[in-house]
Amino acid sequence: MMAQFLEIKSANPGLLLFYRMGDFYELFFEDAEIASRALGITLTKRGKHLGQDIPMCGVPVHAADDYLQKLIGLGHRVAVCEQLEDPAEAKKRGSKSVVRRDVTRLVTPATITEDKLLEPGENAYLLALARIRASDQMAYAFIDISTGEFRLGETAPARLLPDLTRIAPREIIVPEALFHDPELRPVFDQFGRAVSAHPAALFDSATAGDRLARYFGVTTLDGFGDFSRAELAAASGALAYVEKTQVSERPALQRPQRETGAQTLFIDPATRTNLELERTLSGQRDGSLLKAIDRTVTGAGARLLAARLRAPLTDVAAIAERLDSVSQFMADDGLGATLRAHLKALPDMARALSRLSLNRGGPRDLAAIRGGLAVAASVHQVLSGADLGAELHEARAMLGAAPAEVADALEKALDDDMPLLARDGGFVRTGHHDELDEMRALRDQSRRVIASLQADYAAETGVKSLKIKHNNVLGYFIEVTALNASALNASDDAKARFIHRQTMANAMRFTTTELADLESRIANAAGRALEIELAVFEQLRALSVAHADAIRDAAHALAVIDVSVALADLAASEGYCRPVVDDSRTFRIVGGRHPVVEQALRRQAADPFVANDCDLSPKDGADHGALWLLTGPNMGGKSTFLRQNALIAILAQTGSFVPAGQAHIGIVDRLFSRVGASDDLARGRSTFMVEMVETAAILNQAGENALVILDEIGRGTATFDGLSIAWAAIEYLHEHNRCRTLFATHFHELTALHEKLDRLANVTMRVKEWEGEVVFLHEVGQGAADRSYGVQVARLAGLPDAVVSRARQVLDQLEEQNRDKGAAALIDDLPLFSAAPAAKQSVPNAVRSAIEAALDDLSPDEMTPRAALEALYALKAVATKKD
Ligand SMILES: Nc1ncnc2c1ncn2[C@@H]1O[C@H](COP(=O)(O)OP(=O)(O)OP(=O)(O)O)[C@@H](O)[C@H]1O
Repeated sequence: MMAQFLEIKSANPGLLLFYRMGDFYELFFEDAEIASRALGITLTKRGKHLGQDIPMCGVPVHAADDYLQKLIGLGHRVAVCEQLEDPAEAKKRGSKSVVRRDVTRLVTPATITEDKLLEPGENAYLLALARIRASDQMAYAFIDISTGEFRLGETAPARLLPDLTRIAPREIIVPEALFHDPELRPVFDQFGRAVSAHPAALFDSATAGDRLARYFGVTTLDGFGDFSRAELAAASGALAYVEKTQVSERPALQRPQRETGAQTLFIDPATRTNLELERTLSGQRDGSLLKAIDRTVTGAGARLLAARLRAPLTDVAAIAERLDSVSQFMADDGLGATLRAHLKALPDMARALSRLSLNRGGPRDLAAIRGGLAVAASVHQVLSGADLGAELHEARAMLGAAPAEVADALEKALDDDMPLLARDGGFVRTGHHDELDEMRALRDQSRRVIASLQADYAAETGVKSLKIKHNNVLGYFIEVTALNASALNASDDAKARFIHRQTMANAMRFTTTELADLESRIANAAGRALEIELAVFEQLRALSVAHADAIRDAAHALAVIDVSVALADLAASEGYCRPVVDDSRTFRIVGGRHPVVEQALRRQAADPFVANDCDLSPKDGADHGALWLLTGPNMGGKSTFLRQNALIAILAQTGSFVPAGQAHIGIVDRLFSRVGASDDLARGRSTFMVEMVETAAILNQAGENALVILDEIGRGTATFDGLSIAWAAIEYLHEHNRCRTLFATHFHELTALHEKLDRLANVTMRVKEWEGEVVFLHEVGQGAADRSYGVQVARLAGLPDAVVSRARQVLDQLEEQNRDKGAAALIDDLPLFSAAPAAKQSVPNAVRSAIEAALDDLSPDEMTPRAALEALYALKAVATKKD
């Protein structure tokens, strides 16, 4: 047996092997050690290998799903190895022969389909990467096998991390060469165990087209769109992995759809994390933007909303279509409520369909499709006749195209209560299949006949306690106590009628020809009934899978409706407005709020959130947006204000209403933020280093249509270094990037910059001072703060009184010393950033004076061209000599 184990194990490297032994899956060697630690189960020993004890642990088959879930959650991949024959059959080959076993499925984080192992509102993407060296192309393809979604697109080393964080795959598979490429290593390191290397053959672009065509049963990919070689290679890698993990089954996948970077708002990874879009910095869903806005009532709706939030759009028309859908339900909330009532009953059709297509589904999955199609029909009915915008119109059309044939067949065939497994039978409705009804009647009737037979035999033999019983060894038999046995075996007549089967300590068992006949009729009827049910199951399964595309479209349409109704509900209850989104560079928010903080304050029954305006639009006649320099006290609400404006832009481009009185947003193509402090010690970066890396990314990448929010740049280092960096960054943003920018700072010296930079405006968080206390108004107003009230805030935080009063003394002295040396002077002394000479062009003073002296001696008007050339050579010689 160990030989078999080792052979299967070596064919599945990198996977934990669940080796079936009777009612247990057992793990051996290192697998056992890893699993026992991860699952908290006992590690024992079983036999020896090469003279050493073999470590072993096991999990019962009936509880395997829970254990698998835990292992997958920790990022492990598992190969499930089943017994492929009955142990009795193996015995026939000889007493020592081993039961045939093989791996029937690989369970990996992104290739699971069991409801228990999946989060209803989250996608479980598998992503494959490929690179074509010759043309320097790189592409990704990702699949959610639990829903059939399949997308691909091009990427590049610099864009890889943003793309991967956007898609957030559970598993990433890459060719060996890419895996070991030092340039990409830091990106892969961020995803840890989720990334695995695979042989290059999986990603072979030469055979990729064939693999795709074969999978989708087409002869040419022409109808799929125009894919690059790298995209094909990535798609082939993803498909090959799916085929490998599912062993013999094929999930019903959608045809691959292409994504292009230009369609979506680029959000860099740091911004994505800092803005806490899907999770907070500490990894919780509570407190994230998604959690605050998610009012969907279906799993598919929740997944769609998350996917949209992950990739807001940049296309004005597409955004308007989504907003129209929300407006529609805002205008008619009765319609939304009716639809919601239907949607609440919606099962997860896409996932049920995927399990059915993988032959892993049961009657409940068929029932889910039946239920889903019924909801589709009633939602279609509710929407019929309504005057709908483009997106909802299309959704209604998809619902109209839901396969009535499948709905009908399932409705007619399936009973109300469903067993978990098809082999348990009992899910086909009475009246659906004549022979099945007949067999069931026979089976049930025969059971009744047995009951009357028992009464007959009791009367005939005079043994009142005579019973007809059943067990798996004897089937049906008559049982009497040992004392009563003589009534059945004393006479020859009786012996001929009651055939002796078994003698027990206190009882004797008999059968009769009548009973044996009935027995075989019952067994046959039950067996035949199950056979028919399984055939019905298979036919319904095949019918559903054959209509996979239409069913999936209907499921998608319902998700779109769920999201639109949910966003309308959110907008109505939270007082959100419809943003105007266009191709300008406007950014004007009136009465904007932070969607998450606002709800949190309400929950805590604290003071209500103070709404604030923000206007970064180009000023009259200007082409480019403004830069707001925000100062104000600690705890004044600067970070909240910065984030809320970024979140409003994201929500607007997602197609949601926004927390504001009015909002007009010119499409933002890239969103950057540098907020909050965190270090990245795992990558050897201090807090300040992280801050600088992120700032560098912004200054290097932000274009004219970007939105940038920067919070306290330069605070992580010495004051003057920090101030200088912040100063230079603002000038660069204003003169070079020229994008809409919000910049919060405690360096009040920076406010002097507005004298030089015409698109820079100073704004401040207002406070009131009252009897030495500071009161935060959370209001953004024009002007600049003159102090940070840091000491007051420290006092509020509970610093000891002695420390607070000493800090006050020190502060007074420092302020006294600094009074006359304000940075305002710098404004006149320093030329503007763009005009300042670049450092590498500067010439040392000594050289400058030598050259200046030489220049003074020249009078160009009197020089011949030749003399001028000689003078030039001479000047050059001076410069190089002093270098
Ligand atoms: N507009 C607002 N209305 C009501 N409360 C607010 C508002 N903005 C912020 N707050 C409250 O003030 C707290 C502090 O806000 P925030 O962290 O934005 O201040 P900050 O100015 O960035 O502080 P620091 O400079 O210390 O980082 C928030 O946790 C929130 O509870």
